[in-house]
Amino acid sequence: MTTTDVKQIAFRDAGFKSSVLDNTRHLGCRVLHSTTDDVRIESHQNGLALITGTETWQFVRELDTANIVFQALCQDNLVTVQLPDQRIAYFQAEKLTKVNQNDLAVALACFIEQGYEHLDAMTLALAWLTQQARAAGAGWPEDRAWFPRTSFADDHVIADGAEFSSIRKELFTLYPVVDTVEWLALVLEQGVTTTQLRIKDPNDPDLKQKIQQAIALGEQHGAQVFINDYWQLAIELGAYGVHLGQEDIEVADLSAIQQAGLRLGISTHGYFEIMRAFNLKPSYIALGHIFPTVTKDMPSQPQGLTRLGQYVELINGAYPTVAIGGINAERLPKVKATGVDSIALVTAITRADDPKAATQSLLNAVISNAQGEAHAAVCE
Ligand SMILES: Cc1ncc(COP(=O)(O)OP(=O)(O)O)c(N)n1
Ligand SMILES: Cc1ncsc1CCOP(=O)(O)O
Ligand SMILES: [Mg+2]
Repeated sequence: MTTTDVKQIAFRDAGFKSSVLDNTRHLGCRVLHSTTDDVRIESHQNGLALITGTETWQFVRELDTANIVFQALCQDNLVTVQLPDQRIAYFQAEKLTKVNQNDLAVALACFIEQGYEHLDAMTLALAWLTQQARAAGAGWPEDRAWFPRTSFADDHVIADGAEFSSIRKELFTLYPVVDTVEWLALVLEQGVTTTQLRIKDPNDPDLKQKIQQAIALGEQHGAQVFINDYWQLAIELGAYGVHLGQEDIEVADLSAIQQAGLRLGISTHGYFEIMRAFNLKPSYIALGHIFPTVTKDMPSQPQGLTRLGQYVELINGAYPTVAIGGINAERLPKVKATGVDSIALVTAITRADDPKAATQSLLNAVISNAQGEAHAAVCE
């Protein structure tokens, strides 16, 4: 890291104390007393405030529903965050007895300065503080043991001890996501063992019939066919599994999906959502979008390979993982090298000059890569 990479954060209050100030260098940040920097921590009427380039965070004693900045309320080891859109997020730092507000403001500032989205920065900040409190160093937090449990208020809770049925990991290699039964048949005929039917028009008059055909094709080929979004039809028609995104899990009856024995894959886009997905004990976790994609409008930024590697490390085999977004033949080896289990893609197949040949070659690349890794591990 060169000195120009080091981010500077100021605290305005000369009496400000935090036990982690010396350790922020491990995060590429300097937090020091200054009155000039744009990104700063300052004492506020109601407590501390963190002013970043774009947002203000207030560390409050009571949440104010009329306030539209980020608010954080620390109570023992629970941090409750009220977002500008009034949603409430919880962060339970189970391995801390008490969250120190000043330390949290410093850590949060550092992770925001490193470009993390606010809820991800809060998740990382608490992991970093917990790691230090447990004398496990001040480096980048990687071990899930130090991470907080995260959730939104009103999140669906599945019954104690319940979990979603598992998938066959050896079949979770290349994961084409397609929007017609014809495409589904094509990829299955090329030997694909996990795939998804993703029809985005809920008013498609043949929706039910198409889902039924997709399920039947999956059974014929002994493949794991996931149905995107339409969880009621998937239950009714006995699908192998369902794929749901972050907004979908807020409205779906997850207990009904779990009790019907369907597998559940969940989309995630960062640390907060990954830890949130753990609450549901899903069948796999999707990580995206890795590169820019033309297939779907994404509200978040592409995650890139470094973050993908960090997420795979965090999940550490607890659930199968799949990377999605902008992956093609050229990028595939680097994506696989992060240790992610499966590669999901759309246009690398559906916009290929020869989709059958493209599927074959992507399958070979994923499988030979997996064998290469196994070989490397044996030879070490
Ligand atoms: C494997 C896989 N990963 C992510 C998605 C995206 O799901 P979601 O966020 O719900 O968006 P839509 O696909 O419903 O537009 C996916 N379908 N599959
Ligand atoms: C459905 C979805 N979810 C996140 S990225 C994406 C689309 C991926 O398509 P492509 O492989 O063409 O980038
Ligand atoms: Mg969806």
